[in-house]
Amino acid sequence: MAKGRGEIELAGIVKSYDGVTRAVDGINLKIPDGAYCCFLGPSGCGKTTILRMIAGHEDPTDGEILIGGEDVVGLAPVERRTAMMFQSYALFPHLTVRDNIAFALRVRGMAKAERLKAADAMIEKVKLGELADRLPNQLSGGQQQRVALARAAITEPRVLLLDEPLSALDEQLRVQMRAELRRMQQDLGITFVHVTHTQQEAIALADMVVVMEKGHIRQAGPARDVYAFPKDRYVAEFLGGQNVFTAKVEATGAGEGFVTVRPPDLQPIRVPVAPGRAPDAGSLADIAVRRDDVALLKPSESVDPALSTLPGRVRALEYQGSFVKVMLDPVGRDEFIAYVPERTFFATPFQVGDLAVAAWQAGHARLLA
Ligand SMILES: Nc1ncnc2c1ncn2[C@@H]1O[C@H](COP(=O)(O)OP(=O)(O)OP(=O)(O)O)[C@@H](O)[C@H]1O
Repeated sequence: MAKGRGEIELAGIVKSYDGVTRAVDGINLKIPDGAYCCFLGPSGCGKTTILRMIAGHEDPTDGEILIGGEDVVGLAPVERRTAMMFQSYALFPHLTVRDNIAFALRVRGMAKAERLKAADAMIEKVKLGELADRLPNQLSGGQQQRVALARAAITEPRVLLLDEPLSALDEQLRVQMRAELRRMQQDLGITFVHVTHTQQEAIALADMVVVMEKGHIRQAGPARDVYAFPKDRYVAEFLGGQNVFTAKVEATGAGEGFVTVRPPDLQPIRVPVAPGRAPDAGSLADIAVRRDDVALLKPSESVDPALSTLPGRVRALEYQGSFVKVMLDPVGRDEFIAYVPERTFFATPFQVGDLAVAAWQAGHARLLA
């Protein structure tokens, strides 16, 4: 397949259902050829609508959809060379695995011998060899998913669209199938667009994560960018793993690369800021500090001046195996949590009710938009 054929470009995409409500409200995005892209967002944010418009099951109210540089609005899915894998898998219950996989080729008029040969090659690729003669109800959920994926992939689409493909599986299988989806995407070498409301799923799978809210893109980029460098409170809270609190800007520290902010009822702390980006003194700013960047000190311990600190009482503890989740007094209205590596925690443990000092490298905090 020629390079670049699976690149997707969404330009000014709008979808309104009743002429008023905009399920999708002006989306601009380029998904590179061969990328694994995850749309992530809460229920109703427009993820499925975008997927259906790329697939060709729905037309945008406005805007252009280009696949491989070609405007595909108005073209049927077959003409776009897209394939969709649904939540329910939609396998034919009376057809064997092999016949389910070969079915799409039958619809396209391929001769029987030829399509069974293609189906067997695909069965080999997705490691379903021993199950080829079984019916769907004789398969596990994970195996059914593999058949559904093989059935979508056999038409050699340039883009494969997956709507919550893992939601029907239990937790353990979900993690296993996640790795398998990634492996299959790499084997097939085509663009995958996957819709999910699960943050772990998106960051584990995707080359590109697109975080959505109410028909808009809030942030799009590599998984690590959206997780470690969220732009705003919404993205930070949706991706998780961060403390986000509001603080008042006290001094903008011109030229020093830091601003000084004061969280409610607490001492000021320093937060790095890019040149020319300092908010006005007196304004309110949202600050993010990763939970796993926060260390807990005893109130009597001396503090390295490179650290920012917030004193607080331990409200609750949760053992998580590799770390301990320590909930401290909230900062204003926002909860404040430290993820302390379990060995570190148990070397000098804290009890609920103890006073503690949360500390982090000043340079690791982030000023959000
Ligand atoms: N056929 C339709 N007619 C009217 N409104 C619709 C239609 N399909 C979707 N919507 C509305 O558009 C919005 C976006 O829906 P969409 O299914 O794209 O969201 P989603 O992010 O995929 O949510 P979920 O995770 O629950 O599937 C919702 O408010 C939904 O009610």
